[in-house]
Amino acid sequence: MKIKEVILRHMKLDLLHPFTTSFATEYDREFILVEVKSEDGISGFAESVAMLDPLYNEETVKTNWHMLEDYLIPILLKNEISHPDELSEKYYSYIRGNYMAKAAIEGAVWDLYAKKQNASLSSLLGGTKKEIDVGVSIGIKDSFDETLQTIEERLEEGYKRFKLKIKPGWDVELIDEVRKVYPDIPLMADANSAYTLQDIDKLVALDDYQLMMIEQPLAYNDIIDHADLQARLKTPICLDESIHSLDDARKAIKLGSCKIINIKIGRVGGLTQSRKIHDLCQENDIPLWCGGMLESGIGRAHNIAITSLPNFTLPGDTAASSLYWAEDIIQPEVTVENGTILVPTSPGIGYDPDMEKISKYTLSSRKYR
Ligand SMILES: O=C(O)CCC(=O)c1ccccc1C(=O)O
Ligand SMILES: [Mg+2]
Repeated sequence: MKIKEVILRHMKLDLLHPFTTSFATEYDREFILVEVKSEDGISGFAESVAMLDPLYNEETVKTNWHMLEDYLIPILLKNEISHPDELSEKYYSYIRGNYMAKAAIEGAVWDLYAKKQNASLSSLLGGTKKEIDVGVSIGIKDSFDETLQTIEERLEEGYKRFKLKIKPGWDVELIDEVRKVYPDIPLMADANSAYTLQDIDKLVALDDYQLMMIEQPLAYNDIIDHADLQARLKTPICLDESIHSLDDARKAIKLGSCKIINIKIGRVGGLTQSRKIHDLCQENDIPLWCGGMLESGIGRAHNIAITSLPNFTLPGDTAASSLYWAEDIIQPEVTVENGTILVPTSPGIGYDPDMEKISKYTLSSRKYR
C-alpha cells in the first residue's frame, strides 16, 4: 500500500458543556484530524487526542503537528506499507514517545487499510462483540447537587457505569453523597494523578464505597507508589496516565500496581500496540476498558472498534456524540441505546466523515505529498 497524500487539519469543536478534571477545565476541543489517501483515491481518517496544553500528558496539538509534519508523514510517504502493524513495529519504532502523534497517523492508515480490504476495522483488529457497553465520565461540577442531577440524567439515558472526576476537596464527601442517593450504581472515581501517598487516608476512606475502581490516583508517571497503594486497598486501582506501552503494562502487572487498565489508543501509540496490550492483559486476567479524550466522532469510531475486542469487559468512556457536540463530524453520529453502541460492520471505521462539517470546523489545513 502506497500513501500518495496526507492532509492535516487543525480542528476546533465547542463542547456543549465545560468539562473539568483535577488538572483543567475544557470549553472546546482543538485537535488534529489526519487524512491519508492512497493512489487509488481512497481516504483513511483518524484524530490526534493530544490536547492544547501539556496537562494530561506531555504532548500538545503543536508538538503533534511538528512530529507529523517533520517525521511521521515523510516516513509514510516514502515507504510502501504492506500492513499498518509495520508503522509502530518498524518505521516509527526508532522515534521515542510522541505516542498520540504516532497513533493519529497509524489510525488513519488502519482505516484506509480496512477500507481497501472491504472489512470493518473491528473485524481486522480481532473484535468479537456486536455491541459494546457504555459508561460516562462526569467532570467536576460547582455543587454535589449538580453532579447528582447529571447522574440522574445519564441513568435515565441508560449509561452503564458512572465515573466521577475527583480531586482533593472534591472526593470522599462527594462519593458519600452520591452513594446515599444511589447505593448500587456502578460507580468509580478518576483522580487524574491529583494525589500522593501522603493522602493515603483519603484514598483508604474511598475504599468503603464499593467503587468499581479508582482510576489513576497517583502521579502520571508512577507505577511504584501505585503498587504500595493497591496493597492497602481492596478497591481495584485502574491505571490510565501511567501506561504508555506493552512494557509499561507488563511491569505494572508484575508489580501489582493495578488490577484494571484503561486503554486509550493515542496514549499507547496506536491500534497495533493497543491490541498487544489487550492480549497481554487477557493472559493475565486484567480487565480493560477504553478511555476517552473528548474525541470527535472520528476518534469515537476508532474507540468503538478497539472496544469490540473480547477483553474490553468493562463499560468505557466513549459516550454518544450528542453529550459533547452540537453536531458531530461523522455520519451517522454515535448514538447510545440501552447503554450500548452497535459496532459498525461497514468497511473501515464504519462511520462516514462529513466533509462539509469537517471544513466548517477546520481552522487551518495543509497537504503533504
Ligand atoms: O468523555 C470522555 O471522553 C472522557 C473524558 C475523560 O475522562 C478525560 C478527558 C480528558 C483527559 C483525560 C480524561 C481521563 O479519562 O482521564
Ligand atoms: Mg483517566
